[in-house]
Amino acid sequence: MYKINEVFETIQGEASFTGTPSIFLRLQGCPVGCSWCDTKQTWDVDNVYKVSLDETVEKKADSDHWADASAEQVLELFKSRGYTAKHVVITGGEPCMFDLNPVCNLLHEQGFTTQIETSGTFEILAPEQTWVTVSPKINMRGGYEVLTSAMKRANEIKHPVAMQKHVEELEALFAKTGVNPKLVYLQPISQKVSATKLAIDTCIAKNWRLSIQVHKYLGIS
Ligand SMILES: C[S@@+](CC[C@H](N)C(=O)[O-])C[C@H]1O[C@@H](n2cnc3c(N)ncnc32)[C@H](O)[C@@H]1O
Ligand SMILES: Nc1nc2[nH]cc(C(=O)O)c2c(=O)[nH]1
Ligand code: SF4
Ligand SMILES: [Mg+2]
Repeated sequence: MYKINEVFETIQGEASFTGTPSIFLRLQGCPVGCSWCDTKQTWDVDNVYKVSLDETVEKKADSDHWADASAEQVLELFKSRGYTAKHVVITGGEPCMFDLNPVCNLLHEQGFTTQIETSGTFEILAPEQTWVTVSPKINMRGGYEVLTSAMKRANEIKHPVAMQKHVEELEALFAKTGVNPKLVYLQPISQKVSATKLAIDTCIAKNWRLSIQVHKYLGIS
């Protein structure tokens, strides 16, 4: 069973798939604790806040309410809601706290493509075809070995930045792991003007890419 915080259909607003119609599956639970995290409502799993799967779709605002669902129930939900997007983004919270093979395999059989957004602090359990976005949480839970294998598995790296030290930490991580990713995105933290300037200047200097959170500028989910 997966713990589902919310399900919604929108446009992917970050990194390589920006602009792609997507169904978002946000899973509940994350122990990493990034100070600037924009989804803190997903951190705790409190049984008092367990609701029905339909309620997770009908949410009007962010909340820490969540529902249990199997891979089959997730697929049924997509069908019953009449979603038309064929790309599914599994995020959180930290989705890699769960074995994502069952849900990704089922979705692939049904003609969907899948993508995971992960911090690289848990082992990634997902099929080969799944696009993996690693937003490496350096010096956080999980340790060096887990983070290194996540970096190797990643199809793209997406690193939130606000200060020069965040750029330096990322470069140190590449050097330490020996991973030289083809796609590196910098994502300004919380649309701050100074963070955006830092990200633009660094992307130009290093030939990396800029990921702004398009959905936040548009005021959509
Ligand atoms: C909320 S996280 C959930 C998935 C997973 N826990 C992770 O960190 O990748 C989704 C993405 O949003 C990024 N993010 C979170 N808060 C942000 C913020 N305030 N500004 C920019 N990016 C943020 C994360 O680094 C990650 O790339
Ligand atoms: N539109 C949209 N794109 C996103 N890309 C990553 C998101 C996330 O919260 O993981 C996100 C999100 O919450 N909304
Ligand atoms: S790992 Fe992801 S969900 Fe967890 S606190 Fe950090 S940004 Fe938020
Ligand atoms: Mg988000």
